[in-house]
Amino acid sequence: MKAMVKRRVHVAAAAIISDDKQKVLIARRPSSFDQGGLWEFPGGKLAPYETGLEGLKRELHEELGVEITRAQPLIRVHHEYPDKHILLDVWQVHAFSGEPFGREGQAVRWVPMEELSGYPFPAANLPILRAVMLPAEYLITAEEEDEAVFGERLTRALEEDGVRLVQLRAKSLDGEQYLARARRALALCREYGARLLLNGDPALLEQVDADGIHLTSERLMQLDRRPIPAGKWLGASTHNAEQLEKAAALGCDLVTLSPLAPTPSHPDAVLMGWHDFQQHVEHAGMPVFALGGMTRQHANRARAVGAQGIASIRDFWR
Ligand SMILES: Nc1nc2c([nH]c(=O)n2[C@@H]2O[C@H](COP(=O)(O)OP(=O)(O)OP(=O)(O)O)[C@@H](O)[C@H]2O)c(=O)[nH]1
Ligand SMILES: [Mg+2]
Repeated sequence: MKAMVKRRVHVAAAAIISDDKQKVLIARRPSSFDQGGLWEFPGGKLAPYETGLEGLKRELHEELGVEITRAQPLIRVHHEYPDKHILLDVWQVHAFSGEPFGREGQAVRWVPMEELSGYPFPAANLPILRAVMLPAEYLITAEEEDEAVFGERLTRALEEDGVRLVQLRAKSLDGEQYLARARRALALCREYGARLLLNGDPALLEQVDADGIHLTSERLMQLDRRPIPAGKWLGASTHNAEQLEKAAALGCDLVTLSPLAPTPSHPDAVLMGWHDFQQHVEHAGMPVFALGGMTRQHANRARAVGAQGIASIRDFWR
């Protein structure tokens, strides 16, 4: 049988963030449309010769009556629908003028981030929902012998840097010590509304009710199904296409991809470079954090090549 060539559709869509950064604007597709009744991020198909941002500006004007004044790439998602291949080019809109309303008769609603998963979206939207809910910075804790110093440094990062996603990485602690530190870290993260992922065995969640698990690439490759429930966040460390594919197959919610640049913790690693990084991210289908020598100064660069943001030990641990 001759393989059918699917239609390719390039769609620009917006996650419009409220001024207080707590809510995002979604719209319901009119029931007469393809995927009618489902919620979506406003946007639509690009016209020939339009860039993503040009198309997005036009669509938001047509659909909502607003003009974008500040936007940043958030995530690109390729998805195979039965009849078409779709590229969703999603932008985070931080500022706009005008008061959004459904110019095409569609319902429009500001929704608190934590309620987003209660709305039915098209199948392609899962990675977008994750990206919208995650911050652009991922703190990985340093090896730290002293519990008090650990607490001070984590508190400083939460308070002064506004970190909202933390991975507790502590290879030098044994089981009981790790659990004690995890409980302390969780209490601090809760105080600041930050999420905590434990780097270790997924069974750790039975002892500490953290927000999720971050898998080492080694642990990732040994698994054949998602080890934690859907309500928890699953992260993984990746370094190549094979590991990224595995992470996607397991339903990971986010990954780090490294190493971009040399670091004291991994001095001999073979570096990836931004070009390879971008190629990997394009088809990852998950939020990807750039890791390895990254600081917040690299954040815009990382976003420009499709990443969620940067992950770092050094930049946050002082
Ligand atoms: N805007 C938008 N489209 C999405 C999302 N998720 C998703 O799968 N899609 C799909 O992407 C395509 C977007 O097309 P659209 O109907 O919005 O296009 P449009 O605004 O240009 O209108 P048109 O129907 O007149 O061409 C649809 O097939 C839709 O199902 C999303 O979150 N936002
Ligand atoms: Mg549309």
